[in-house]
Amino acid sequence: MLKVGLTGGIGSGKSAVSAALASFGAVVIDADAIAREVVEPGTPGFAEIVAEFGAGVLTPEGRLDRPRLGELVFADEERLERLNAIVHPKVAERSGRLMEQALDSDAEVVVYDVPLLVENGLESLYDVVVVVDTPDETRVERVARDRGMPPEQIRARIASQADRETRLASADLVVDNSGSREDLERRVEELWNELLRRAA
Ligand SMILES: CC(C)(COP(=O)(O)OP(=O)(O)OC[C@H]1O[C@@H](n2cnc3c(N)ncnc32)[C@H](O)[C@@H]1O)[C@@H](O)C(=O)NCCC(=O)NCCS
Ligand SMILES: Nc1ncnc2c1ncn2[C@@H]1O[C@H](COP(=O)(O)OP(=O)(O)OP(=O)(O)O)[C@@H](O)[C@H]1O
Repeated sequence: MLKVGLTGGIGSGKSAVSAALASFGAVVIDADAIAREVVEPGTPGFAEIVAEFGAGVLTPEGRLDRPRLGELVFADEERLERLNAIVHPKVAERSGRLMEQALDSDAEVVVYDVPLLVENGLESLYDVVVVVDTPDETRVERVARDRGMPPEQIRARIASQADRETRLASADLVVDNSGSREDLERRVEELWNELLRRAA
């Protein structure tokens, strides 16, 4: 079993890469999805966030207002650190358990899709670190177009993450996603073949 850490900044194309790897047979663990689960209403994570940031970060339905919380934390490093201190240990715990389960399965490749692998110094947990590399402005355009997030907020998230050189310095393999979706499909196929070689 090959343990792969898949990372890249906001909008780099990690989800697109991990979906393609899953279609080839990889088991994929998604850190962003886990980070949402551990703050669902009724969880300790939800209670800790409301205690820390107040009821102003809730929607009228009583869920986390994620765009609002995002605006607050990506404008203020100290707030972001307080949010990370609540959410990251819970994500680490749950993803660790899912990783253990995957190791018990007969999958050849397990992929942990996580935006903050380099920022959180998680490189040594994986046999291979794959970085999805896409120019900053391309990421701003794609996320603004597909998720309707205001460009200045995308730039604020980019600014809070590792820069391109720092992330690439941790890469064992790089997937260039500056081109079309078809280009990406071909590159992920090559990546999968390389991962199978390394798994063998
Ligand atoms: C601030 C929150 C509420 C905004 O929610 P929203 O639905 O708008 O974004 P979502 O969670 O889908 O994240 C989208 C992207 O933003 C970037 N991002 C998210 N959290 C962080 C962070 N703490 N630091 C830097 N970038 C981040 C990542 O590239 C991520 O893929 C949310 O991102 C959050 O709770 N973040 C803290 C937990 C975390 O670090 N999650 C990332 C994986 S562990
Ligand atoms: N080669 C491409 N050409 C055009 N659009 C693309 C390409 N690759 C990905 N996209 C689109 O760009 C957006 C960002 O890609 P994706 O969601 O896979 O990134 P991500 O790294 O998972 O982002 P995040 O860190 O925000 O979760 C998506 O809307 C996706 O459909």
